[in-house]
Amino acid sequence: MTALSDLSAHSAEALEAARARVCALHAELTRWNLVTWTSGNISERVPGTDLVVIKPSGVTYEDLTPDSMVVCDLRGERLDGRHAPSSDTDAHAYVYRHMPEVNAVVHTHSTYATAWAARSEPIPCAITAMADEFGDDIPVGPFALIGGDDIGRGIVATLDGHRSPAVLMAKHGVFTVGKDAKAAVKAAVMCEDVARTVHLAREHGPVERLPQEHIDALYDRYQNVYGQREGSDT
Ligand SMILES: O=C(CO)[C@@H](O)[C@@H](O)COP(=O)(O)O
Repeated sequence: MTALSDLSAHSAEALEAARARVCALHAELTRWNLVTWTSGNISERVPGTDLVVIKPSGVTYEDLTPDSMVVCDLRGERLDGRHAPSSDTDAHAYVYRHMPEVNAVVHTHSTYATAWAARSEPIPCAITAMADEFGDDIPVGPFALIGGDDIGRGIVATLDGHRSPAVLMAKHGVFTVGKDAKAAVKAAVMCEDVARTVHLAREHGPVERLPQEHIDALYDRYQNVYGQREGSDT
C-alpha cells in the first residue's frame, strides 16, 4: 500500500494533478445535466500508485476544490482529506482492484439512462454513436444496495470482458469506467445522449439493433481510426 508520506516527488505531483483533474471534471457532470444536487461522483486512480482520488460525500459541486477531494487506498480506506469520501467509495475501490485496466469511475443518475435502469432494460445498440463508443448494447447490472462493495461487484461482473464502458445498475443509475477520468466522464455524457435518443425513437415504434457486423466495423473505426492519431500531422 502507498502511504502518502512515502510518495516520491513524482507521485506526489501525480496526486496533486489528479485532485485538480477530478475536482474540475465534476463541473462537467452539472454542465451536461447528468446529476441533481449531489447525486453523482467521479474518482481516478493516481498514476503509478495504489491511491484513488474521489469526491467527498454530499458536498455540493460548486463547493468542491482540489483540496477537498478525498484520497483513499484501493480498499476504500481514507488516507487523506477532511471530508468523508463518497458513499460509493467501496464500489469504486472494488472496480480498481478487479479491473486493473480501469483508471477512473463515474457515477450519475442522468435522467434518460436512469429511466432505462429503472426498467432494468439494456439500451439496444441501434445507432452509430452507440456502436462507436459502447460497441454493443449498454448492459444492465444487478440491483445492489448503496454503501458496500456490492455495486462494485455488479459493475465488474457486468463490464469485465464487455466493450461497453457504461453499465446501468438496476433501479439505480449509471456507472462508467475509463482509462482516465475524462474518458469515463465522456462515456457518462454519451450514455445519457444515446439513452435519450433511443428512448425518443421508441416512442414512434420498434427500434432495431444494428447488425453485429456494422456494430463491429463502427466500433473499430471510432476506437482505432477516428480523430487525431498519435504521430499524425493532420
Ligand atoms: O447513488 C447515490 C444515492 O442514490 C449516491 O451515489 C449519490 O447520492 C452520491 O453520493 P455521494 O455524495 O458521492 O456520497
